[in-house]
Amino acid sequence: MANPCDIAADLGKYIVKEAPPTVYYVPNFITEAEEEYLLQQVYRAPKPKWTQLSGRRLQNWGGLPNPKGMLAEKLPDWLLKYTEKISALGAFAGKTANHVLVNEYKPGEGIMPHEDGPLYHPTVTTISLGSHTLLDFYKPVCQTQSEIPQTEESRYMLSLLVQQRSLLILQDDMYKIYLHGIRGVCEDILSEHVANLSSTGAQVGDTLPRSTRVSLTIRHVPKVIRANLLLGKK
Ligand SMILES: O=C(O)CCC(=O)C(=O)O
Ligand SMILES: [Fe+2]
Repeated sequence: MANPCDIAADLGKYIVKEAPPTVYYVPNFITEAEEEYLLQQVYRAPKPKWTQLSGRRLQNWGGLPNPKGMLAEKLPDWLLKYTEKISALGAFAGKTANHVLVNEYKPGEGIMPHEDGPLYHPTVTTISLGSHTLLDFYKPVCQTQSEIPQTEESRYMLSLLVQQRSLLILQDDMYKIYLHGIRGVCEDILSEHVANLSSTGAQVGDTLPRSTRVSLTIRHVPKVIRANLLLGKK
């Protein structure tokens, strides 16, 4: 089993110091050939595997997480290679990722600010394919006596530029406290609030047009039900 301290040893140089704990950003985590292969596998899935939501569509692999426990399904080999590689870095404190969400965003699409919640081990790892995006982080709504309503704008904290082929790992406060979302825009204009800018090669003021982005959101669901338990077998 991987030592939980391994993550520091393996990933320490990728930590984003400009953000609250903890963000690791690894540019070019996969090659162009691997990116091409993963996109091919995603688009090879049968049509019913896709769920259309407002502003994006998704594929769920590994089972449906729920409070009673996920009825775990084996991940396909093309995903296992990457879930195992990321788990070996120590991202899940010695556990192995068992769940992958594939999200597809066309230019102009995004995802509302949200928390990933308690069904997952509090680490989310994301491989991006096909396009960059800008992931925005927000402070939670706080209960104050103040009459002033808190807007999305006033709660905005920082952004991360997530380039194609990169690996992003969020843990600790960046998982548990802050919300994340993606604005539904067709291009991103980089501001001084992009916390990982120095590891991207991009600069403040750059305008980056979006193309279709496919993200692999790789997590560990601790509470699983084995199928043979359901059948009453040992
Ligand atoms: O596409 C992404 O990078 C974010 C996806 C996300 O936040 C989620 O699936 O919970
Ligand atoms: Fe999320």
